[in-house]
Amino acid sequence: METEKGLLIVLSGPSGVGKGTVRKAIFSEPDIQFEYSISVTSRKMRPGEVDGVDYFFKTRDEFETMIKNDELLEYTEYVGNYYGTPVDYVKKTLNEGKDVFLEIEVEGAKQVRNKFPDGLFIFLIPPSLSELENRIKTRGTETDDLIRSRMTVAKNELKMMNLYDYVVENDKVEHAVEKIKAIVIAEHCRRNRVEKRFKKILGVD
Ligand SMILES: Nc1nc2c(ncn2[C@@H]2O[C@H](COP(=O)(O)OP(=O)(O)O)[C@@H](O)[C@H]2O)c(=O)[nH]1
Ligand SMILES: Nc1ncnc2c1ncn2[C@@H]1O[C@H](COP(=O)(O)OP(=O)(O)O)[C@@H](O)[C@H]1O
Repeated sequence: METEKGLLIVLSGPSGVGKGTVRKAIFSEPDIQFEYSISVTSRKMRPGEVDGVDYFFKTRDEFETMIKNDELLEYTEYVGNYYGTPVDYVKKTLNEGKDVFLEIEVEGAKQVRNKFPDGLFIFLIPPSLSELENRIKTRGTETDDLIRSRMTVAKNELKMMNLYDYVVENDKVEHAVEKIKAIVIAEHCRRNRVEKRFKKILGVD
Protein backbone atom coordinates (compact mmCIF):
# COMPACT_ATOMS: atom_id res chain seq x y z
CA MET A 1 0.00 0.00 0.00
CA GLU A 2 1.31 3.44 -0.84
CA THR A 3 2.19 5.58 2.21
CA GLU A 4 -0.13 8.53 2.64
CA LYS A 5 1.77 11.76 2.12
CA GLY A 6 2.38 14.14 5.02
CA LEU A 7 0.89 17.59 5.31
CA LEU A 8 3.01 20.62 4.42
CA ILE A 9 2.38 23.27 7.08
CA VAL A 10 3.56 26.81 6.32
CA LEU A 11 3.68 29.44 9.07
CA SER A 12 4.22 32.94 7.77
CA GLY A 13 3.37 36.55 8.57
CA PRO A 14 4.88 40.02 8.66
CA SER A 15 8.38 40.65 9.92
CA GLY A 16 8.49 41.01 13.71
CA VAL A 17 5.09 39.39 14.36
CA GLY A 18 6.72 36.50 16.25
CA LYS A 19 7.03 33.66 13.71
CA GLY A 20 10.39 32.47 15.02
CA THR A 21 9.25 32.73 18.65
CA VAL A 22 6.04 30.78 18.02
CA ARG A 23 7.84 28.14 15.95
CA LYS A 24 10.42 27.57 18.71
CA ALA A 25 7.60 27.28 21.27
CA ILE A 26 5.81 24.72 19.06
CA PHE A 27 8.92 22.59 18.72
CA SER A 28 9.62 22.68 22.46
CA GLU A 29 6.30 20.88 23.09
CA PRO A 30 6.71 17.17 23.90
CA ASP A 31 3.88 15.85 21.71
CA ILE A 32 4.70 17.64 18.47
CA GLN A 33 4.51 15.40 15.41
CA PHE A 34 5.77 17.79 12.71
CA GLU A 35 9.25 17.71 11.25
CA TYR A 36 10.91 21.12 11.10
CA SER A 37 12.52 21.97 7.78
CA ILE A 38 15.81 23.69 8.57
CA SER A 39 16.37 26.59 6.18
CA VAL A 40 19.54 27.60 4.39
CA THR A 41 20.77 31.16 4.84
CA SER A 42 23.67 33.35 3.79
CA ARG A 43 23.35 35.50 6.93
CA LYS A 44 26.05 35.36 9.59
CA MET A 45 25.62 32.93 12.44
CA ARG A 46 24.56 34.66 15.67
CA PRO A 47 26.06 33.76 19.06
CA GLY A 48 24.34 30.63 20.36
CA GLU A 49 23.23 29.44 16.92
CA VAL A 50 24.35 26.05 15.63
CA ASP A 51 24.96 25.16 11.98
CA GLY A 52 22.52 22.45 10.91
CA VAL A 53 20.19 23.17 13.86
CA ASP A 54 19.08 26.80 13.53
CA TYR A 55 20.01 27.09 9.85
CA PHE A 56 22.42 25.61 7.36
CA PHE A 57 24.83 28.55 7.08
CA LYS A 58 26.27 29.10 3.58
CA THR A 59 28.21 31.78 1.72
CA ARG A 60 26.37 33.82 -0.91
CA ASP A 61 28.25 31.87 -3.60
CA GLU A 62 27.22 28.54 -2.12
CA PHE A 63 23.62 29.73 -1.87
CA GLU A 64 23.63 30.91 -5.50
CA THR A 65 24.94 27.49 -6.57
CA MET A 66 21.98 25.90 -4.74
CA ILE A 67 19.62 28.22 -6.66
CA LYS A 68 21.24 27.27 -9.99
CA ASN A 69 21.05 23.56 -9.14
CA ASP A 70 17.34 23.85 -8.31
CA GLU A 71 17.95 22.65 -4.76
CA LEU A 72 15.47 25.08 -3.19
CA LEU A 73 11.70 24.84 -2.94
CA GLU A 74 11.58 28.62 -2.46
CA TYR A 75 14.02 31.35 -1.60
CA THR A 76 14.15 35.06 -1.06
CA GLU A 77 16.54 37.86 -0.25
CA TYR A 78 15.56 39.45 3.04
CA VAL A 79 17.42 42.42 4.56
CA GLY A 80 20.45 41.68 2.39
CA ASN A 81 20.67 37.94 3.07
CA TYR A 82 19.39 34.88 1.26
CA TYR A 83 16.97 32.47 2.96
CA GLY A 84 15.63 29.28 1.38
CA THR A 85 14.04 25.88 1.93
CA PRO A 86 15.93 22.76 0.76
CA VAL A 87 13.52 20.92 -1.53
CA ASP A 88 14.85 17.35 -1.14
CA TYR A 89 14.23 17.21 2.62
CA VAL A 90 10.66 18.48 2.21
CA LYS A 91 9.76 15.99 -0.55
CA LYS A 92 11.45 13.02 1.14
CA THR A 93 9.81 13.70 4.51
CA LEU A 94 6.32 14.25 3.03
CA ASN A 95 6.72 11.01 1.06
CA GLU A 96 7.49 9.19 4.33
CA GLY A 97 4.04 10.30 5.50
CA LYS A 98 5.34 12.89 7.98
CA ASP A 99 4.10 16.46 8.31
CA VAL A 100 6.68 19.12 7.49
CA PHE A 101 6.64 22.56 9.12
CA LEU A 102 8.10 25.63 7.39
CA GLU A 103 8.51 29.00 9.12
CA ILE A 104 9.22 31.49 6.36
CA GLU A 105 8.51 35.09 5.34
CA VAL A 106 5.63 36.00 3.02
CA GLU A 107 7.41 36.11 -0.36
CA GLY A 108 8.71 32.57 0.12
CA ALA A 109 5.28 31.38 1.31
CA LYS A 110 3.76 32.70 -1.93
CA GLN A 111 6.23 30.60 -3.94
CA VAL A 112 5.39 27.51 -1.87
CA ARG A 113 1.65 28.12 -2.42
CA ASN A 114 2.23 27.92 -6.19
CA LYS A 115 4.16 24.65 -5.92
CA PHE A 116 2.14 23.01 -3.11
CA PRO A 117 -1.43 24.33 -3.41
CA ASP A 118 -2.56 21.55 -1.03
CA GLY A 119 -0.35 22.80 1.79
CA LEU A 120 -1.79 24.28 4.96
CA PHE A 121 -1.00 28.00 5.04
CA ILE A 122 -1.23 29.81 8.37
CA PHE A 123 -0.74 33.55 8.70
CA LEU A 124 0.32 35.05 12.02
CA ILE A 125 -0.92 38.56 12.81
CA PRO A 126 -0.12 40.93 15.69
CA PRO A 127 -2.84 42.05 18.13
CA SER A 128 -2.38 45.61 16.76
CA LEU A 129 -0.05 47.67 14.58
CA SER A 130 1.33 49.46 17.64
CA GLU A 131 2.17 46.09 19.23
CA LEU A 132 3.90 45.04 15.99
CA GLU A 133 5.97 48.24 16.18
CA ASN A 134 6.85 47.45 19.83
CA ARG A 135 8.02 43.97 18.84
CA ILE A 136 10.16 45.32 16.01
CA LYS A 137 11.63 47.84 18.47
CA THR A 138 12.31 45.26 21.19
CA ARG A 139 14.51 43.34 18.79
CA GLY A 140 16.86 46.20 19.53
CA THR A 141 19.34 47.11 16.87
CA GLU A 142 17.15 49.07 14.43
CA THR A 143 17.33 52.87 14.03
CA ASP A 144 14.13 55.01 13.83
CA ASP A 145 14.40 55.16 10.03
CA LEU A 146 14.77 51.41 9.77
CA ILE A 147 11.82 50.85 12.12
CA ARG A 148 9.65 53.11 9.91
CA SER A 149 10.67 51.25 6.76
CA ARG A 150 10.12 47.87 8.48
CA MET A 151 6.62 49.02 9.48
CA THR A 152 5.84 50.00 5.87
CA VAL A 153 7.03 46.59 4.67
CA ALA A 154 5.06 44.85 7.45
CA LYS A 155 1.84 46.73 6.55
CA ASN A 156 2.19 45.57 2.92
CA GLU A 157 2.91 42.03 4.10
CA LEU A 158 -0.27 42.11 6.22
CA LYS A 159 -2.27 42.63 3.01
CA MET A 160 -1.27 39.09 1.95
CA MET A 161 -3.48 37.69 4.71
CA ASN A 162 -6.31 36.69 2.36
CA LEU A 163 -4.06 34.25 0.46
CA TYR A 164 -3.91 32.02 3.56
CA ASP A 165 -6.15 29.24 4.86
CA TYR A 166 -6.07 30.42 8.47
CA VAL A 167 -5.17 33.59 10.35
CA VAL A 168 -3.87 33.28 13.91
CA GLU A 169 -3.45 36.22 16.25
CA ASN A 170 -0.18 36.09 18.16
CA ASP A 171 -1.39 37.76 21.34
CA LYS A 172 0.26 35.37 23.78
CA VAL A 173 2.76 32.85 22.43
CA GLU A 174 1.13 29.91 24.22
CA HIS A 175 -2.30 30.84 22.79
CA ALA A 176 -0.89 31.01 19.26
CA VAL A 177 0.76 27.59 19.76
CA GLU A 178 -2.52 26.03 20.93
CA LYS A 179 -4.44 27.56 18.01
CA ILE A 180 -1.91 26.28 15.47
CA LYS A 181 -1.97 22.78 16.96
CA ALA A 182 -5.79 22.80 16.85
CA ILE A 183 -5.79 23.94 13.21
CA VAL A 184 -3.48 21.08 12.22
CA ILE A 185 -5.69 18.50 13.99
CA ALA A 186 -8.81 19.97 12.35
CA GLU A 187 -7.13 19.94 8.96
CA HIS A 188 -6.14 16.29 9.36
CA CYS A 189 -9.78 15.43 10.13
CA ARG A 190 -11.03 17.48 7.20
CA ARG A 191 -8.67 15.56 4.92
CA ASN A 192 -9.83 12.23 6.40
CA ARG A 193 -6.54 11.55 8.12
CA VAL A 194 -6.18 10.42 11.69
CA GLU A 195 -3.22 11.72 13.66
CA LYS A 196 -0.78 9.02 14.78
CA ARG A 197 -1.24 9.80 18.47
CA PHE A 198 -5.05 9.52 18.13
CA LYS A 199 -4.57 6.15 16.43
CA LYS A 200 -2.77 5.05 19.60
CA ILE A 201 -5.68 6.26 21.76
CA LEU A 202 -8.15 4.49 19.47
CA GLY A 203 -6.02 1.35 19.39
CA VAL A 204 -5.80 1.28 15.58
CA ASP A 205 -2.71 1.39 13.35
N1 LIG B 1 11.49 32.70 2.45
C1 LIG B 1 12.12 32.21 3.53
N2 LIG B 1 12.16 32.91 4.66
C2 LIG B 1 12.78 32.37 5.73
C3 LIG B 1 13.38 31.10 5.68
N3 LIG B 1 13.94 30.84 6.90
C4 LIG B 1 13.67 31.89 7.67
N4 LIG B 1 12.99 32.82 6.99
C5 LIG B 1 12.49 34.12 7.46
O1 LIG B 1 13.56 35.04 7.40
C6 LIG B 1 13.33 36.09 8.33
C7 LIG B 1 14.61 36.44 9.07
O2 LIG B 1 14.98 35.39 9.90
P1 LIG B 1 16.23 35.52 10.90
O3 LIG B 1 17.43 36.00 10.17
O4 LIG B 1 16.37 34.22 11.63
O5 LIG B 1 15.90 36.70 11.87
P2 LIG B 1 14.69 37.20 12.75
O6 LIG B 1 14.26 38.42 12.00
O7 LIG B 1 15.32 37.45 14.07
O8 LIG B 1 13.62 36.12 12.77
C8 LIG B 1 12.19 35.60 9.24
O9 LIG B 1 11.00 36.29 8.81
C9 LIG B 1 12.06 34.13 8.91
O10 LIG B 1 10.71 33.69 9.04
C10 LIG B 1 13.32 30.38 4.45
O11 LIG B 1 13.79 29.26 4.29
N5 LIG B 1 12.68 30.98 3.42
N1 LIG C 1 3.19 36.84 21.70
C1 LIG C 1 4.19 37.70 21.90
N2 LIG C 1 4.07 38.65 22.85
C2 LIG C 1 5.08 39.54 23.07
N3 LIG C 1 6.23 39.57 22.37
C3 LIG C 1 6.40 38.66 21.40
C4 LIG C 1 5.40 37.67 21.11
N4 LIG C 1 5.84 36.89 20.10
C5 LIG C 1 7.07 37.36 19.77
N5 LIG C 1 7.41 38.42 20.55
C6 LIG C 1 8.65 39.23 20.48
O1 LIG C 1 8.59 39.96 19.25
C7 LIG C 1 9.90 40.09 18.68
C8 LIG C 1 9.88 39.55 17.23
O2 LIG C 1 9.70 38.13 17.27
P1 LIG C 1 10.34 37.16 16.18
O3 LIG C 1 9.97 35.78 16.60
O4 LIG C 1 11.80 37.47 15.97
O5 LIG C 1 9.52 37.61 14.87
P2 LIG C 1 9.62 37.16 13.33
O6 LIG C 1 10.31 35.81 13.31
O7 LIG C 1 8.20 37.09 12.86
O8 LIG C 1 10.39 38.23 12.63
C9 LIG C 1 10.85 39.35 19.60
O9 LIG C 1 11.48 40.28 20.47
C10 LIG C 1 9.94 38.40 20.38
O10 LIG C 1 10.45 38.09 21.66
